[in-house]
Amino acid sequence: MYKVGITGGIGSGKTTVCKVFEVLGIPVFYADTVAKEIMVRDELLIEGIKTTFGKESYFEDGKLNNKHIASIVFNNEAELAKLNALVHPAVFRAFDLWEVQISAEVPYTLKEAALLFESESYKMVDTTILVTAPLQIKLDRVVARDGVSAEQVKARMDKQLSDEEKIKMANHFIVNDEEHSIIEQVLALHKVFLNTAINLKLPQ
Ligand SMILES: CC(C)(COP(=O)(O)OP(=O)(O)OC[C@H]1O[C@@H](n2cnc3c(N)ncnc32)[C@H](O)[C@@H]1O)[C@@H](O)C(=O)NCCC(=O)NCCS
Ligand SMILES: Nc1ncnc2c1ncn2[C@@H]1O[C@H](COP(=O)(O)OP(=O)(O)OP(=O)(O)O)[C@@H](O)[C@H]1O
Repeated sequence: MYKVGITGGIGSGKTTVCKVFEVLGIPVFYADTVAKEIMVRDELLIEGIKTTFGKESYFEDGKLNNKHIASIVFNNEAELAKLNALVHPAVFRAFDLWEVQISAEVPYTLKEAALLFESESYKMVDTTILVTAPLQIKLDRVVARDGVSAEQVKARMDKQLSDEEKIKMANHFIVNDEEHSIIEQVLALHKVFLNTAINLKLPQ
């Protein structure tokens, strides 16, 4: 199966872009969402998180205390590295399991991951898309969506590769600002991926 990775900085709109691909029938693996699911389901991982970040990492009902963990890891590089080392291998395994159950009729799949390049999971896909947007638009979107401060959003941005660095690594680009239409850009890329996937299936 032809695999496309899609990433973008916080608030760039990668999830919004993925919803358009889903409308076209393309299955999307949302790494951030799966990470959250695994973090409340995988007993070994839960123990590891409690040992590393304290029992208060979970509420009594078993829900993840996102704010507690975020307050530790987004203020300390070493602590973030510990969280990533605990969570990312489990997400990679989940992606492999997800990919094998996709029907052979599907032309290609998408893997949406905030840290596609940082976590090196781009090595698990065939090509990549980077979604970009101007800094102020990204800040405004996340502040409005999550009710957090611009400083909190900036603290997360600082923990991700810059767009300049990601532009060097990505194969395809979607600009999600106020002037460009996401739908047109998605349709153009969809055509490219369909052609590539068809060519890969043809006898050589
Ligand atoms: C720290 C946690 C609990 C904070 O939860 P919260 O609900 O506030 O944020 P959420 O998960 O929705 O992430 C929102 C955005 O934050 C950024 N972000 C999340 N995790 C990370 C990370 N490890 N490094 C840098 N940025 C990150 C991304 O842009 C992401 O899209 C959560 O983000 C988490 O468990 N992160 C570790 C898992 C992970 O690395 N996920 C991202 C890729 S799989
Ligand atoms: N083109 C757009 N026009 C208006 N609002 C948008 C646009 N693109 C995204 N948004 C809004 O901006 C917010 C952030 O978008 P989205 O959640 O898709 O970003 P993301 O890159 O997945 O963010 P994160 O890294 O935090 O998961 C959402 O509330 C979304 O509805």
